Amino acid sequence: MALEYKELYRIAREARENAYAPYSRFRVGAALLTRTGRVFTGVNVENASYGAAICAERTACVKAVSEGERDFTAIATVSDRGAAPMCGICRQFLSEFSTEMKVITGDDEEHLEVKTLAELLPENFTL
Ligand SMILES: O=c1ccn([C@H]2C[C@H](O)[C@@H](CO)O2)c(=O)[nH]1
Ligand SMILES: [Zn+2]
Repeated sequence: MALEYKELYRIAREARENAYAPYSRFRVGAALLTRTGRVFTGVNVENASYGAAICAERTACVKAVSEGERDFTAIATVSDRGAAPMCGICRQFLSEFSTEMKVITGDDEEHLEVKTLAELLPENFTL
């Protein structure tokens, strides 16, 4: 399993190349794994209207849901400054689909931090 996380992390790092972050210069890549074994990548996409930016994690999530996938088992993220702790909006956004999914980040693939989403966001909001 650790190997699988490393591979997911590498995919996130490669995806980071496509980040559009001219304002923050903080590029982020994400790779979201589904139970069926598909991987959806995402990057942050910023905008001249700063608040319109979307994070890499939510980009990956909306791509997956748009393609009919909602059962997520893990997500890896990495910024170009190393580990990318997921923001609160993305924690809540992803928790809609799974709180048991693993969230993987780190400065490099030999130093990955793995937590469940429930650890990162206890008591997520639900209706
Ligand atoms: O986990 C994170 C944290 C930040 N960002 C993006 C949002 C914005 O474009 C830039 C700076 O906050 O990084 C992500 O994509 N994921
Ligand atoms: Zn976010």
